[in-house]
Amino acid sequence: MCSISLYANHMSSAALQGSLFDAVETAGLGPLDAIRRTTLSRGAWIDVLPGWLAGADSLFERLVERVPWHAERRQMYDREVDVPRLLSFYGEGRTLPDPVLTEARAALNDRYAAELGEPFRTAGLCYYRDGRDSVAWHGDTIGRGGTEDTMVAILSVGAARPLLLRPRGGGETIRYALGHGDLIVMGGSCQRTWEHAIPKTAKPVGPRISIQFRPRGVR
Ligand SMILES: O=C(O)CCC(=O)C(=O)O
Ligand SMILES: [Fe+2]
Repeated sequence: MCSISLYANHMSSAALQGSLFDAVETAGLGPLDAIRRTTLSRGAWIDVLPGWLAGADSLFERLVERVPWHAERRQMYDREVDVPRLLSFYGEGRTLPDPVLTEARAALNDRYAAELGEPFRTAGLCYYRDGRDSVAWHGDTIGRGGTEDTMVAILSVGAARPLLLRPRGGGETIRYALGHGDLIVMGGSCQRTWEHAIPKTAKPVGPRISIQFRPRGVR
């Protein structure tokens, strides 16, 4: 993004359009071979691939426009509170809001379906508008994730926000700053023996969207 606006000072509009065209053309998913696995305690693991999707900031812009975002409320003791992020869920069989997400899911299935024993089918999208948006400590324990090993693959676009992970019941917290096309796959027992969170921050941060691919029934 920055390099394009720098160029703009020195280029004709035709040349600029050309470079923008190139930037769009070269956007896309890289190979998954470079993904690296970190083994956590208690049978949990994470696979991380920074910059899996090139041109992720343009996907961010498209998702902001195209996705039917909605705010949710939830019961917290005796009052209803806002869920601090916007959400959209694409259930099984629903066309994803961008073809690159369909490609991403297919690539993840090529790599993981055998190990996972089933394909990733759904996509949950979260939109963190600023540092006040967050997700509290939790595991995705609805469905298979609560009782057996599963996987949740998360592609992040827009500004990086730290995803924290810690063992349930206490232990050292690990942290990955995820944005701009980064991929993390939480696997093994990660959903039931560890928890994850995107904490609030008072620092000025740009908006981030995460796309979580999950197998049937897992939430
Ligand atoms: O935004 C993220 O990276 C995490 C979202 C998450 O944990 C969830 O929706 O279950
Ligand atoms: Fe989660």
